[in-house]
Amino acid sequence: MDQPSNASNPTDEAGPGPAVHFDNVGMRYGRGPEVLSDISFDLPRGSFQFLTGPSGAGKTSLLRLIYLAERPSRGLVSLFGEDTSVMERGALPAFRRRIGVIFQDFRLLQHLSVFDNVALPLRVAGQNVRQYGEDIVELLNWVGLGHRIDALPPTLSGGEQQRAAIARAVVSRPEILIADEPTGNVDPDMARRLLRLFVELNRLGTTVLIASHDIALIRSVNAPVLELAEGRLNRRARSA
Ligand SMILES: Nc1ncnc2c1ncn2[C@@H]1O[C@H](COP(=O)(O)OP(=O)(O)OP(=O)(O)O)[C@@H](O)[C@H]1O
Repeated sequence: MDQPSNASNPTDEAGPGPAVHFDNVGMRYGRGPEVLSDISFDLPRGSFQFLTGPSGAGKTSLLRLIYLAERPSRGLVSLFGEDTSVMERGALPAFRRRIGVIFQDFRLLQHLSVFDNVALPLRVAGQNVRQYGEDIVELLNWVGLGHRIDALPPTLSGGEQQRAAIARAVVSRPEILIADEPTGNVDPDMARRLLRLFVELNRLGTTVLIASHDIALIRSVNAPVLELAEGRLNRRARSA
C-alpha cells in the first residue's frame, strides 16, 4: 500500500494555517438550494486525502470552492491561512497558480500540442521552458504519452487527454493539487501509475486532495477519506 506523507510539510511559501480550511461552509448555485451544507475540514500542509461520495453529492462543487471558481454562500474558506472572502479579485490568479487542478473535462488548449499544454503553467510562472524540456518529456513518458508529445488534443483519446491534463497539473509542483476523478478514463494499471505520481508529488511537499468513486484506488493508499453524501460531510479515518 502506498504511504503518502500526511505530515505537516511546509513549503517555501508556508505561512500560518493549513493549506485549506473550511469552517461551516454552505454553497448554492445562484438562487438554487444549498448543494453543500455545514462543511468543516482542514487539509494540513503536506497532507494527502481522498474525497468520495455518490454522483451529485457535491465533490466537484467542493473542489471549485478550493480553486476559487465559486464563493461559499456562508461560512469560511481559507487557503494558506487567508480568508478567501476578503481576497481582492486581482489577487486570485496568483493564488490559483499555487493550485494544480485536474478537471473532469480536462480543459486542454486545443490549438497547443501536448508538450505546450504541459509547459503552460511553467510559461505562465515566467520559467524558461527550454530548461525544463527534459523534465516535461520524462513526465510525459511516465504518464504514457511519450509518443504523443507533438499531438494536438483533438487527436487524443479521452484517457490520453486526461493524462496530459494530469501532467500539466503536476509539472510546476503546485502547493496544492486537487483532482476530480483523475483516473476515470484509464485502465487499472495506469490508474495505479498515476496514483504513484500523486503520492510522489505529496512526498515532495504538495498537499493533495483526490475526488474519486474508485474504491480500489482509495484502498490502495493509506490516506484519510472525506465522504460527502447529499452535500454533507461524514468523515472516516479510512474507507471501509
Ligand atoms: N453549475 C451548476 N448550476 C446548478 N447546479 C449545479 C451546478 N453544478 C452542479 N450543480 C448541482 O450541484 C449538486 C452537486 O454537484 P457536483 O457536480 O458538485 O457533484 P459531484 O459529487 O461532483 O457529482 P459527480 O460525481 O457526478 O461528478 C448536484 O445536485 C448538481 O446538480
